[in-house]
Amino acid sequence: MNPADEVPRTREDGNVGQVDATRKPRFAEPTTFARLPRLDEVSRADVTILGVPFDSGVSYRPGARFGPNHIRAASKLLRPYHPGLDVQPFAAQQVADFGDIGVNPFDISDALAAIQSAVTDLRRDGSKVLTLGGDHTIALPLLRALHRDHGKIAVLHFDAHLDTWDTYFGAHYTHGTPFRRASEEGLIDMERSQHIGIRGPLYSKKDLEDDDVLGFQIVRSDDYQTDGVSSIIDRMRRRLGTSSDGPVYVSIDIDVLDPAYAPGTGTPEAGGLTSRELLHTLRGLTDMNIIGADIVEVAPAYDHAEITGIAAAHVAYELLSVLALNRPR
Ligand SMILES: N=C(N)NCCCC(=O)O
Ligand SMILES: [Zn+2]
Ligand SMILES: [Zn+2]
Repeated sequence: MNPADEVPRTREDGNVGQVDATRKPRFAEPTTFARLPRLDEVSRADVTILGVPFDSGVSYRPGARFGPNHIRAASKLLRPYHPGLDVQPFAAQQVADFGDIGVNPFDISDALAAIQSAVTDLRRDGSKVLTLGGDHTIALPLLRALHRDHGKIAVLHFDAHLDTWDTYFGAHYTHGTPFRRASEEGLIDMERSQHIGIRGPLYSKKDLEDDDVLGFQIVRSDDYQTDGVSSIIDRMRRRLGTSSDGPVYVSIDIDVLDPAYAPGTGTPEAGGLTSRELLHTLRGLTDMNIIGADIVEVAPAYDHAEITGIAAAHVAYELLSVLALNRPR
């Protein structure tokens, strides 16, 4: 018997959903994101969850290589219906978990090439990919893969950090540099890209000048305090436009959240967003052509009570919900 047939799953509109938590307890294995099927248990997927356990690009605390499984473990309580957006993200589309790709922890260029090729393969049948990192270095090969099919991409980047720095110890590929490389390589739409949640000390004022030249607009974490969430959603939507304006990639560094809401990360900065602010902002992404997304920098060794893992799992749920709503009807 196929092991997939032994578990009670919800099935709606031809899509295989979660293991039914009212018939098999949540704490029973196996662990996939939100107890969804593995990719090899379904014939195709509209959205594939991909784990990238890579953290060889970090500048401070290591450990984001353990992020994917931590997020999966913290995602077991997600339920099928999103009342805020009135959508069932796992019924409206087939979501499946590929598991993790194994990438070289000792050779960053080799790892980046492997990530790009894995994502290219997974997208071949038209599936979108939601990547669980891993450190922020991985955004570069993900954007390289998407640019081949879509051309220039608006990057919506949630982070405490700009990640448009140039080099560390002479290294070009690190978690502080992916968006400078992406801009230099012509991957991003410089009129429609934006950082949200920026805060904390920089190396110099020039970091901001460079960032502007590289094509990013900045929404600061402080703006949540002074302007409020709705005004930030307005700014975000004005910058990104709607689906006819072009593709959008969403990259979410969990350290955009305040360390109170995401202690389990490698380069924490005080004064960040609440998880409520982040989840609410993501609900503003309806009517956009989101071609892919990542959630990075979850480092479980510094987490407590799954705080960071739960936040990341809910961030993924919001993204899957807006992807479901944005499907052509
Ligand atoms: N992408 C993340 N999380 N952090 C970048 C920090 C780079 C630095 O150490 O200055
Ligand atoms: Zn960051
Ligand atoms: Zn980052």
